[in-house]
Order: sequence, then C-alpha cells, then structure tokens
Amino acid sequence: MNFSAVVVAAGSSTRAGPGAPKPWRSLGGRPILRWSVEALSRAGAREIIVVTAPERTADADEALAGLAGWKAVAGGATRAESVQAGLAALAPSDEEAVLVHDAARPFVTSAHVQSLLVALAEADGAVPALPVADTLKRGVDIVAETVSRDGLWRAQTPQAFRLRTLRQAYGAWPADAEPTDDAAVVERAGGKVALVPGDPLLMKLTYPEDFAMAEQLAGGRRIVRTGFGVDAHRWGPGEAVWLCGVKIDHDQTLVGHSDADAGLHALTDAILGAIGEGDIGEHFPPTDPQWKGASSDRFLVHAAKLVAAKGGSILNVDVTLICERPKIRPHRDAMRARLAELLALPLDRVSVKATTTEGMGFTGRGEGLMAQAVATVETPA
Ligand SMILES: Nc1ccn([C@@H]2O[C@H](COP(=O)(O)OP(=O)(O)OP(=O)(O)O)[C@@H](O)[C@H]2O)c(=O)n1
Ligand SMILES: C[C@](O)(CO)[C@H](O)COP(=O)(O)O
Repeated sequence: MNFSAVVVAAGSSTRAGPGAPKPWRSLGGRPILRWSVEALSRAGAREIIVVTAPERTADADEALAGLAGWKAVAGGATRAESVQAGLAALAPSDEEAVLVHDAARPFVTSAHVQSLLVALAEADGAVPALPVADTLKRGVDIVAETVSRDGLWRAQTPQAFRLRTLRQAYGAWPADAEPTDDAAVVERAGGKVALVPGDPLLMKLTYPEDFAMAEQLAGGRRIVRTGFGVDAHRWGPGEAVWLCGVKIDHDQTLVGHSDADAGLHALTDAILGAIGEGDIGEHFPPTDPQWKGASSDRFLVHAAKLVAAKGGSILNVDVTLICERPKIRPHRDAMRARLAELLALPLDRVSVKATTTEGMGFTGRGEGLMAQAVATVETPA
C-alpha cells in the first residue's frame, strides 16, 4: 500500500530538561528528527511532511541534508494542531494511507510500518500498542484506588490511517478538546482502530533520563568526562554576596564584572571543561558590557545546554567554597537546591562543601573567596 507520512516535531520539549528541543538533539551522531525521516523514507514513504516550530523550519534543511522527499511546514501550539498542519500540506490523494509519527520516537523501522499498513487494510486506523505491565493507581500523594489494567494499552506512534478518514475526523473533533493521539480522533468519529503489537523500541523520548538509554540503543559508545573549575573574587564593600545562586546577607560583597558568584563561575568552568568548550570568559567576555552585573545563573544554564546539545548529560557536580566568612553551612542546603534546579538534577547529584584555610593565604586573610568545582558528564564518544 502506498503511504505518506507526517512527522511532528514542533513540541517545546518542556519535560526533556535543558537543551535544544528534542528533534534537534543528537542521537548516535544524528539529529533525532533525522532518525524517523530516514526510517520512513527507507520504508517507502512517498512524501514526508516534517512539522516544526515556526522558527525552526529552516533548521530542517541542515538536520535532513541529503534526504529527499520531505517538506517542512510550521506546526501549532498543540500536537493536534501540528498534525493538522501536516495533513493540510500533504499532496497525495485522499485514499492514500498516512502515517502520523512523533519525531520523539526515533527507532521506527520498516517492519513497524509494514505491520501497520497490513492492519489498516481491515480497519480505519491502526496503532502500535503495548499492554500495560505495571499496576495502575489513581490518586494524588495517597492512593485513591487501584485501577484494573485489563484491556489497557499504551499507544505509540506511528499511527496509520487513510488520509480522508483522518482529515474528516479532525474536522469533526470539538474545538474545546485536545486529543492526546490521532487514533482518539478517529475513534470519536466512529472509526475502527486496530491494535497492532507495539515495540519497546518505539519509546517516546520524554524525560532527561530517556536520552542516555536511547543513546545506548542507538549503539553509540558513551564516555564519562570530568571537568575542573576554579574562580576567585576579591572582597569589597557591600551588604550581601551571591554564592552558588543564593544571596547571603554579609558585611562585604565579592567584586566582579557580573554578580561575582564564584561558586557558579567555578562550576560553569568545570562543566565547560568536561566537554572541551573552553572557559566562561570565552562564552561571556568580561569586557562585554551586557554581562555587567549579570546573574551568573545564566552562565551555568548555558553550560548545561551545551552538554545537552552534544547529546550528553551531567552526572554529578561538586563545589567547594574556600573562605573564612561567611559561614556556608547554614546556606548549603539552599545552594544545593538552587544548583539542582538550574541543572535539572536530582539533589543527591549536587554537592556543595566549604572549608577555611585556617588563616593562611588570601582567603585566610579575608582578601577574597575562592571556589573550586568538579563536574562529571557523559556524552557520546
Ligand atoms: N505543539 C506541538 C506539541 C508536540 N508536538 C510533537 O508531538 C510529539 C509528541 O509530543 P511530546 O513528546 O510530548 O513532545 P513535546 O510536546 O515537545 O514535549 P513536552 O510535552 O515535554 O513539552 C513530539 O514529537 C513533539 O515534537 C508538535 O509537533 N507540536
Ligand atoms: C501521540 C502519543 O505519542 C501517543 O502515545 C502521545 O499521546 C503524545 O504524548 P504527549 O506527551 O501528550 O504529546
């Protein structure tokens, strides 16, 4: 059976943590979007509409360079709107099959496509689905009830329909409701949707931890890298100091071009060091007036985004602040929490420690504060 495809890639990747939106991240050395488009093309798709965020349509040229038979169009605010933008752009006849697929499910194969097309011959739609294997609970904090999992399935993509069926079903879908998949739209219009055996490999990359697993499945070798960062700032007149993203009342402040948060600067350098991306001064030159008084939060988030852009993830970070005053211990938990928030890491992967130098050296004499940090990162080899 002839088929075309709509690959939706216009989501905001909110749950995926810092970094580029999922379709543009690297997996096994290729943009995630490219995996699906290549696979659908290999499976014989006559035309593939790639639906991207409006500002990203041009990025598809780079991500899909060398591939033929695709066209990028701008998506909408919801997945359903993006799917409809893709359907509107498809040229083939209404009778042709269309596969709607999430770019966030990179491991689609020709075998998946074939089993869906076979099932579609006898139905109005076909979805790959896996039986629910875990016990289901309903509740908030406390279990209100255990829900029977009999007959429940986890629907994946691609989902197959005839173009006319899907277009008409979307036309009849109520404007004030949002479907979570395309089969739901056809079901509501009275269509018969076949369940086809799903595949764990059709998993949707949703949360930060999904990417390391996907990288392993992609066969990419991953390596662990460590970076080290140091920063020091001089004490000057002031009433508060920023350390590890937390403002502490103090009878002095650290002097610097930005907010002089030596903890964040050392940690930013540690992360940049781990991925071979130079140092903070190269990314945010102290001579550039736009960084005057800047919150150092953004430097750290920038470094974390560079890690994600390489398909990597930060494993753990450890910061040591070296000063006689202020006492760090009362603020340590707040600092850890802030770093964990900025890096989207669990708390137990973030450490903040402090020490004095027992009166020795520039920190001991109270001339300045020093911070040291290490970051461990894993990336594709
Ligand atoms: N307005 C939207 C929303 C989602 N999608 C696409 O729908 C697929 C499934 O969505 P999901 O994995 O939830 O992606 P996001 O919406 O990007 O993620 P999040 O909900 O975490 O922001 C993704 O390929 C996503 O790019 C889309 O094209 N347009
Ligand atoms: C379409 C879908 O992939 C089927 O499982 C899923 O519903 C999309 O998930 P979202 O997170 O609600 O966009």
